[in-house]
Amino acid sequence: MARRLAAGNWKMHGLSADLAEVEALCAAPQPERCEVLLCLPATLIDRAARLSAGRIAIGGEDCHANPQGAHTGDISAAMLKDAGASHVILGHSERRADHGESDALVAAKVLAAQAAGLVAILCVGETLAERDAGRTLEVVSAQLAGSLAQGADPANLVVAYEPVWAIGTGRVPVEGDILAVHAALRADLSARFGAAAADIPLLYGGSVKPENAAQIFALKDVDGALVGGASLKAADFAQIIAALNAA
Ligand SMILES: O=C[C@H](O)COP(=O)(O)O
Repeated sequence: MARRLAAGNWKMHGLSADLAEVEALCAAPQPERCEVLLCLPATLIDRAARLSAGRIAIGGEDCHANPQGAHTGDISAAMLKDAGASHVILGHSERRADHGESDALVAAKVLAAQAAGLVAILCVGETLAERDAGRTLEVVSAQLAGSLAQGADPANLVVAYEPVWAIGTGRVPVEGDILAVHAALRADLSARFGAAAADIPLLYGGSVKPENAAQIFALKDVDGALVGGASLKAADFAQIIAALNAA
């Protein structure tokens, strides 16, 4: 069975003062049945990792596909690792949309992250138009296949299903839709990785809040969440962590 993971994604939020939220989360009693991760802007990773001292995991939000080089403004997986990150989000729909990231680029980033010793959190998810056209499973399966190159390591992989239309909108798919997508992802991963697929955590992301977390975590093949807005405040995120721990 896959380990459970409550992952926060601060996106482009967070100044030094907001490290107080990391501190608060670290000071709270840690859950026994799930792992806690905060993926933060690169500027906060080193300080957050020192503050955490291993009580929670700290991650990055993206990395370059190359190990180093002339890529002004980019950050490598090794740099994230060096700063104290253990995970990195890759292929988030906001990266795919804002920066035109293709599946092939995301696949290269997954390999780069894993080569540097990071766990890659690979995001997939359909747009509203794709959903309305009944193409959700086709789109998500194609993204997954295209974003995993030969050599991708299932032991250092997390997959997050994030319907684009549910991100930051307060809209959440009905339970049957989440179940269907997670079952399809698990089947695709099994076809690719065999028995090792059972241990790959499958996260749901998109408007997860303290109010709906328990309902989502009760679903089969939902091993946790990738949480945006509700991870910014320790008090909110702690409620989501508690719901996962109790699921
Ligand atoms: O990575 C997190 C997702 O984009 C979800 O964001 P949200 O919880 O603010 O909807």
